[in-house]
Amino acid sequence: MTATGNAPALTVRGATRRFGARLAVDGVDLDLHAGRITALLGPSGCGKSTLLRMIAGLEPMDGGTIHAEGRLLADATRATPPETRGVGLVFQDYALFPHLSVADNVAFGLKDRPRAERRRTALEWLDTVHLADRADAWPHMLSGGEQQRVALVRALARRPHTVLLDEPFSGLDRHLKSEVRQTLMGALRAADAAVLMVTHDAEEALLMADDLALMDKGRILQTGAPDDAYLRPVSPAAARLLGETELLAAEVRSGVATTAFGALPAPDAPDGPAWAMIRPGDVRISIDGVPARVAAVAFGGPFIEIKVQADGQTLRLRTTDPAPAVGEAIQVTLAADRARLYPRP
Ligand SMILES: Nc1ncnc2c1ncn2[C@@H]1O[C@H](COP(=O)(O)OP(=O)(O)OP(=O)(O)O)[C@@H](O)[C@H]1O
Repeated sequence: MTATGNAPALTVRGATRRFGARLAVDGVDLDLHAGRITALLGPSGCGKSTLLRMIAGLEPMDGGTIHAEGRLLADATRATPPETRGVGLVFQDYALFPHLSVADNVAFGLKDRPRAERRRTALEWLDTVHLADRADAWPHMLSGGEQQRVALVRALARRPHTVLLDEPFSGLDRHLKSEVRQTLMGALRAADAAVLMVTHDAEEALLMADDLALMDKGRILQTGAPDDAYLRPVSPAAARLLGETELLAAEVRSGVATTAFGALPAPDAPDGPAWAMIRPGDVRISIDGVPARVAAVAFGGPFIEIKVQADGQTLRLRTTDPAPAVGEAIQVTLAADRARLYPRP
């Protein structure tokens, strides 16, 4: 069962924040649910951190409201202090206290409990991220991935209803990322908190999120399940946030969109100009496709990227097949079920 039918743990409505003339966050609505990870994905400067800071209580609101568990946390005139919001924030740079041991870092937020219980609780939390044996180490003795795990359980130990993670894996190298990601997700699921994770990494967002929120220029473009957002983006801008895209000029007539690289079914599109969006991995080299000429070939590791031209237009495709030569005549087919059409003004 998913929690989507239940009341959200935290609700943001119309959140707005201005810096001078710049609208950094522009009327954002967002629901976070207990036990679910929401990824907030957007390019650098789109307002992700500002929104996170508003939810945490580190940034005032110029408009809108934030509610959690039935109480108002903030609006344009009132703001509950960060420490009484029940919201945990894990910073990009971990921000562990350097003069406290690992266990004391985790126990820091449990000041109201007896000393022995604080220690026991800290060890239990450290165990969930496989670090109980490092309890008495100093933060600087830990690797980046280990520090990140400590920072997470330090936040979770206070039992917040909502946990905010700001680019939690940005400081880690590639091979560590997937390992730390697995461990973090295990601990987050065990905590049953509502989680909002800020990232500009589409793959990370798709892999980790139960719910996805796509943000650009201070606004939420789309929310929903990761596969739905990937397969049915609401606009070319939303599509681009989730991976490489190609936009082809198309002409729609009687339910068929014609492009330089083939026709696509367009049962719901009005007649006239349109954009056809397709991802490079959804274009195939075929024997019965549209004739095209190879303009460039690049080695991309797991795939080869090929630029093809037809009718004066260029299209990138990605294949794992042997690469054709530059200048060669080939045929290509668009995966019609993966293409999307958008109005072209
Ligand atoms: N304290 C501030 N004063 C003035 N402008 C600010 C301030 N904080 C953020 N901004 C501006 O608001 C916009 C949104 O910034 P924000 O840090 O929220 O973006 P972001 O999506 O988190 O970016 P990144 O992924 O690079 O961290 C940016 O244009 C930024 O320059």
